[in-house]
Amino acid sequence: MSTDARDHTLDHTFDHSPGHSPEQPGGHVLDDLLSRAADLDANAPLSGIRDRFTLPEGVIYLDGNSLGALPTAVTEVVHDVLERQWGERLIRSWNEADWWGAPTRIGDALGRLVGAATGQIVVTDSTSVNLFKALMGAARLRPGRTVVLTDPDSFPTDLYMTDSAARLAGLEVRRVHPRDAVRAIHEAGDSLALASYSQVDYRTGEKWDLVSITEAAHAVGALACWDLCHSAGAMEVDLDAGGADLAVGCGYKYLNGGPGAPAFLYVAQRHLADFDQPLTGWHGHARPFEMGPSYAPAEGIARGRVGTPPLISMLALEAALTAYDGLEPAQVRAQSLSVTEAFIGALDALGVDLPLATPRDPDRRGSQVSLRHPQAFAVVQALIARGVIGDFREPDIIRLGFAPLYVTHVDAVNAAAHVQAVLDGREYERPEFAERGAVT
Ligand SMILES: Cc1ncc(COP(=O)(O)O)c(C=O)c1O
Ligand SMILES: Nc1c(O)cccc1C(=O)C[C@H](N)C(=O)O
Repeated sequence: MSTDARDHTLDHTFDHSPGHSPEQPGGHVLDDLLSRAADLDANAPLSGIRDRFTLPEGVIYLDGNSLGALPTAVTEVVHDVLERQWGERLIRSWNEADWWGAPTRIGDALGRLVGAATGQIVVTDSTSVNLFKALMGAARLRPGRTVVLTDPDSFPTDLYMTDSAARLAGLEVRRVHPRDAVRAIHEAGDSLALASYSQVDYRTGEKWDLVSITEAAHAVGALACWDLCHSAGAMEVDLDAGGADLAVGCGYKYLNGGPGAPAFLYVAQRHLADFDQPLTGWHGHARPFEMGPSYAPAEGIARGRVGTPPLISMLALEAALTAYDGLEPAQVRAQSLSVTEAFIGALDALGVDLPLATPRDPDRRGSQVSLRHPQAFAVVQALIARGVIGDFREPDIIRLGFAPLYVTHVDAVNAAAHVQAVLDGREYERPEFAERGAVT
């Protein structure tokens, strides 16, 4: 085993070094796994990219699917934004630093990661707000149609927003699991306005086929909208090639834009001229500084804008995207699959016998691995106490995200060993791990 593999091990409570004592289960197995993982890390195309991030010592961070890690470039840029652009240049920065153009400029930069040609993505608002614009915009693009389809297991905000938009637009919401979406689309036929799905399920990490659902929607004259929160930045998305009509996603997960980073909205070029979104704020106006009394939408994707954006967060996201410089989405996906495979393989090799909520088939999973356990919340707390940060999702999910830019194969194997130790030692039974905070 290279010393590198041991350098990345954590925590005095679990000794991963070779020559383990007999009570440490899987010792030699673990040594072999770590040795192979270190080789994979040394030879991976993304080797060294982790150095573009500032990560705390002694932590294996498996929550980048909730809040991404800090890219080193962000610190310097935010400093400049605060001290020079804001502090010294003050309002002149709207022009000098092109603050005004940031939402579409950053949208174009992000487009490279999700297969969108320039001019179709705007970075703005939250995912929830952008989804609302997309839903209402879709209803207006398909007047007279009465049905919207969505996943009953969607992230809650998607359900809430869909219900509200449907009430406003006079649509019936049909909640149909993505595995049955194609059939339901055909059943709805020409009453369908929109199929609205997440590409990757936030709980199970299951990946759904953007192309087949989009094609089925088009076959009945409807549109398809995709929530990319759990796929953007972790895999190829191919919005244009896949024929997506609309998409939304957030900036703070795999894209590492930081807490509260603005989200994004994609509208396919062919719909832009008719895309009539309901939040007609002045930043989306064709001539905002005429300050006229009535609304006229801007040309192109700028019409997705609403009001003044949070510039510090916006420019932090722009800097964060430079962590992808020189990387192709296919390489990012390959690393993601390799690391998640290393984790699943290590669980198997170490004899961890927990049901996987995530498909083993790499074509069917995103960049996370979810395990089921009746005391999942306490298991996650016990892992966090060991320095392995993941999260719990209702009702019984241990959710571990493998952000491909900074989670290594060695991290994955060590994390599996910590899962094994938590379960074997029944650490999740300790009373302190039962206590829940406001954010779980
Ligand atoms: C699939 C999905 N959609 C939407 C959201 C919510 O996004 P926001 O808080 O930006 O509105 C999240 C996570 O927070 C999510 O996982
Ligand atoms: N957006 C979050 C927040 O504002 C607070 C705490 C967590 C989050 C998350 O991102 C949750 C995440 N979307 C999820 O998949 O569970």
